[in-house]
This record gives sequence, structure tokens and C-alpha cells, in this order.
Amino acid sequence: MSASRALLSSPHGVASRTFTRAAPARLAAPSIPFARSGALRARSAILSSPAATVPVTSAEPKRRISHSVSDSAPLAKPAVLVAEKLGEAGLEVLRQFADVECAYGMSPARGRLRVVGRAGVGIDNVDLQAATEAGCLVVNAPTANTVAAAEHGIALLACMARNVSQADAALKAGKWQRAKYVGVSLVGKTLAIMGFGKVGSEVARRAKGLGMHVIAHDPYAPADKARAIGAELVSFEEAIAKADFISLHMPLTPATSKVFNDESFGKMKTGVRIVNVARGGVIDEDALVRALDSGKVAQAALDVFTVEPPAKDSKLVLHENVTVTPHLGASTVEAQEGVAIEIAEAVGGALRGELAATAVNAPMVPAEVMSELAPYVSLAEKLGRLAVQLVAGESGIKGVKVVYTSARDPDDLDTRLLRAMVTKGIVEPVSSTFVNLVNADYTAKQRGLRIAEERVSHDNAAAEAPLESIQVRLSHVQSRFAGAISDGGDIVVVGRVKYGVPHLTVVGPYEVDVSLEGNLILCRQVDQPGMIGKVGNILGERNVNVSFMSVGRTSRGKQAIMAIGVDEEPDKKTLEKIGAIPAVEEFVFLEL
Ligand SMILES: NC(=O)C1=CN([C@@H]2O[C@H](COP(=O)(O)OP(=O)(O)OC[C@H]3O[C@@H](n4cnc5c(N)ncnc54)[C@H](O)[C@@H]3O)[C@@H](O)[C@H]2O)C=CC1
Ligand SMILES: O=C(O)C(=O)COP(=O)(O)O
Repeated sequence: MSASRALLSSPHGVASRTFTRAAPARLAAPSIPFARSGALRARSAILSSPAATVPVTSAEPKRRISHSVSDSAPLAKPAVLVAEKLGEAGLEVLRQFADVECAYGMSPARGRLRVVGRAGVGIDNVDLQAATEAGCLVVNAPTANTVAAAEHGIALLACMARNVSQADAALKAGKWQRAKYVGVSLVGKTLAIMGFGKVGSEVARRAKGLGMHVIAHDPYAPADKARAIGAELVSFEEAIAKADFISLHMPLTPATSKVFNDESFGKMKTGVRIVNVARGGVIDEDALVRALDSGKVAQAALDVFTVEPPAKDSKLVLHENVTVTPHLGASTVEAQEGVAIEIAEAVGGALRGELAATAVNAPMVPAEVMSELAPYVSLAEKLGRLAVQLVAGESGIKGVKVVYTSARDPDDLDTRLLRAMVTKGIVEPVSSTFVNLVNADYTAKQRGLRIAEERVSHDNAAAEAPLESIQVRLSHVQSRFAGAISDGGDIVVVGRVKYGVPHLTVVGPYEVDVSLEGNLILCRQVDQPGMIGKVGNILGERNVNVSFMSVGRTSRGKQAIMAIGVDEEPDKKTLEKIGAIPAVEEFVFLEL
């Protein structure tokens, strides 16, 4: 067994962090050096990988946590290095399945990582591309701090409107300034929520309770969700032009970087008030200082900054009309505990090979869909493995076609997972590349594998299963088992899930039915009595347990194939004996 490692880190002020790829080890993961120079507090990220080492370098390490895992003996627990502080509840979860070491304030570290866990929402400190290329899964904890962030947004909104922090500081300095700190009311004012995701929608809900008129801008949010909360989705221009208050809840992406700049401030109402608990980088901070100085923006309340912590002499932080907190959005006892557990469980699941619902760089599939698709995921991989083992010759595989037959509306079937698993099945048996959901598409592209997909409607309204069958077709290749070649000259295998177990149901032109467990012997022979007995005897004599056996033929007395599932791998002699049966024309042993 290979070693497992994991690393946790948190996101703030780490946009400049880079992952550098180390020379990939054979059959191994890339390595991720995780460098940080000022590790303070943080939320989490976990990396673990047997197959790759991904270097993670942090040029600007501020607050974060990292956990990493080191090599372990066969069957040993994975090792998790917690590089930044994580809640005790999360550590307890990690200790149940891993050897956990807490080492805060680490200098650059390297490890062969399988998973990076980030104990929070923002993953802007993770170089997703490097991790993806390395096949390193990145998971986050996207839900446990939502309410905390929303509550902090509301706290800042109210504090700002009523000058709470300024008045507090003045009073502590001995100044009783009632006239100076007259505030503005929230009721009846228009609040524009920019980014109507988890946090934004919770802020909207609460602002409605405060009697505010809520509008929202989010190009990707469903209008009905906004309507249900009583918020109207509008364009960016309309949102910023109509708002008395603007609250930012979008992620930091190339598209949102500095979208609040001189130009957009210019389009706002004079006297607008802005709250930011999302990411500092969505605001051009110099432009905000100018807008505050000119009075265009009356006040700002900021929890996040482009660089964290901001410079001590930051004009923005020191501005009289600005209220600041040091990235406290997720900092409640409840959220920290929730996030620690959420990320520890996500990392544990990922290390056990479960499909991660919170994967950031792999197909995101809701948990219900995932459990429904699980046997098909296994089927897809096994069909890929089978198909590639049937290939002969040097021509290489170029075109792969995957056909999904389903009674469901094609739009209801998200095939990214299945496609990734077919790729894994096709690539892994014939290469030293470690393929997972994260790097499957990338790997296919690198290897020049064109994977086409087709969905075929199967008119069976009563069908409850998400899929009737999956066909994997390798175009224009030679096979070492001629029986697997369909009429069109392609290698074709088809499978379906029966009682939750993947089955092989078609090989080339032959229908069979054999459960895809253990290993498989395919045998082509002349259709005649006694064949099953002969082969069964040979295997029995050699103590090879047959788990399934199925015969398919094109027509009586012509050719037939036998598909035999075996628990153990028969030795060479046994296979030769099968091949020596006079009616057997060809046979092949396949590992599933
Ligand atoms: N201050 C803090 O401690 C915390 C900060 N955050 C930050 O808050 C932000 C939101 O977090 P969640 O609501 O959990 O994320 P989310 O992913 O649920 O919501 C983000 C929303 O922004 C939308 N969006 C994307 N591009 C946009 C654009 N160009 N314009 C408008 N909307 C756009 C998305 O469609 C999505 O609905 C993130 O940046 C996250 O890192 C989250 C938790 C705590
Ligand atoms: O989850 C997020 O994106 C946050 O900003 C929370 O950050 P933190 O976990 O407090 O370092």
C-alpha cells in the first residue's frame, strides 16, 4: 500500500501562494511543498496522496492551518500533519483514522499528498491547477461557517450604521460625543447583496427581518431561490446604482477581482455604505480610500483585506469612516467546531476513497446523487479496465466512446463522474499514472485520448435506476480477443448494475451476464455441450473459485463465449490447460 498524506491550510491573504510541481515519481503522486512563514491561526486544508507529491509554496503566509500526512507502512494509518490550528473536535475526528501531528509555523514541507483540506470556504490560497495536475483532491468545508459569516455581515452593517466602534473608542478616550455619532437607520433602506450564495442568501434573510428592501446580483444564482427569500435579482449596474448599502458575498476570482473600483464607485449613490466579509481583493482598496475621502462612499465595514494582516499604516484601516475586524467572519465557537469536524470528515472520506461531496477540483455531485451513482461509478471504471486489457497491437487507443442508456431526461444525468471513471479504468492498467476524479480529464487530454459521450433514451418510464447500461467502445483498435470486436470493428463492452452490483452484459457481439468482481476469463469456443463442465473442472482442480459463469452465443452451434468470474488469479498452467481444450478458439484473462 502506498503512503497517504494530508495537509490542511486556510486561505487568507494567500492569493500569491503557488504550487510547484516536483518531478513526478513513478506511479506516484506529485509532491507539494507547503511553505509558510508566519503561520498564525487558520482554518484548514488537508492533503493526502499515495501517488503524487505536490509542492505548495506560500510566498505570503498569513493565517492558516495545514495538515500533512507522511509515509506510512503498509496498512498503517495515514499520517496527517496539522500545520495550522484546528478545532479540537476536528482533531478528534482525524485521530480516529489517522496519525495526527500538529506542527504549526512550519517551514516549507514536502509530502506526497492525496488530499488538501481547507477548513473554510475560500480556496483562493490553493493552486488548484497544480493540485489537479497532481491528482491531488482539494476539499473544503463550505457550509459550517455560513451562518457565522452572515451574522458577522449583519453585525458590521448595524455597527457601521450606528458608528458603534468609533463611538466606543471615543468614549473610552473620555469623549462623550452624542451629536458626532448620529447614525442612519436600516429600515426601509435598499441593501444590494453582491453574490447570492450561501452567505449572501443568509444575509438577505436577516436583512429582510430588519425591514430592508433587498436586491441581489449574482449571474449564477437561481431566481426562484432569491424570490423565495424576498430578494430581487438584478444586474450589477442596477444593484450598485440603487443601493443605500452594499454587502459583498462573492468569491475572489479573476472576474471579481477589484470589481469595486473608481468606475463602479462612480456609479453608486453618494453616501452609499459598503460591507465586505467576502474577500479583500474584490475591492480596489486605493479606490475605496478615494471614494471615502470624497464622500461618495459614506462608510465601509471591512472584515477582509487584499493583504492580511493589512499594513499598520493602511489608510483604509485607519480611515475615520471605516470599521474593521481582523477576518472574524467565521470566528464563532460554533462555526470553528463545525468547520473542524466538516473538514476532518471530508478528508477522512477522501482518504478512504469515497467520492467527496465537497471536492473543489473534482466533479461536484450532491450526496444523494452520489450514493445513487456509486455502483455505476464502479461499473464505469471496470468497463474501462476491461476494454483496455482487450487491446492488442501498437496502434494505441485514440477514440473512446461512452454510451449511457437511461430512461431519465438526459439533463438529469451528470456524466462527469462516470467519464472520469472510464478514463481511470482505461489509463491506469497501462500506465504509471495515478488517475482520480481530479485529474481524469486532464490526464485523458495529456494522453491524446478523445472521450466522446452519447446519451441514449431508453423508453421505460417505470425505470427507477439512473442508468440502464453503460457501453464503452474503443474505436479502430486491434484486440487480443477477437470475440470482443463488434461488427463495426471496435472493441465493445457493455455493463449494467444489477442489485447494486456491476455486471458485464455484452462483449463484442455476444450477450453474457457476469458480475464484475474479482477477475475474469473470457473464452471463445465452438458452441457445443460440455464446455462449462470442462473449464469448471480445470479451475476446480487448481482450487480457483468460480464466482459467476455465463455463456453467450451468436447462434446455435456457431461460436459462443464464456465469461467466467474467478476469485483467485489462475496460474499460467491452468490457463494453458483451458486454452488446450480443443473447442476453445481463444481466451484471455482480465484483471478487474
Ligand atoms: N469573512 C469570513 O470569515 C468568511 C468569508 N467567506 C467568503 O464569503 C464568500 C461567499 O461565501 P459562500 O457564500 O459560502 O460562497 P458561495 O459559493 O455559496 O456563494 C458565492 C456566490 O457568489 C456568486 N458569484 C460568483 N461570481 C460572481 C460575480 N461575478 N458576481 C456576483 N456573484 C458572483 C456565485 O454564483 C455564488 O452564488 C467567499 O468569498 C468566502 O470565501 C465565507 C465565510 C467566512
Ligand atoms: O471560510 C472562509 O472562506 C473564510 O474566510 C473563513 O476564514 P477562516 O477560516 O476564518 O480563516
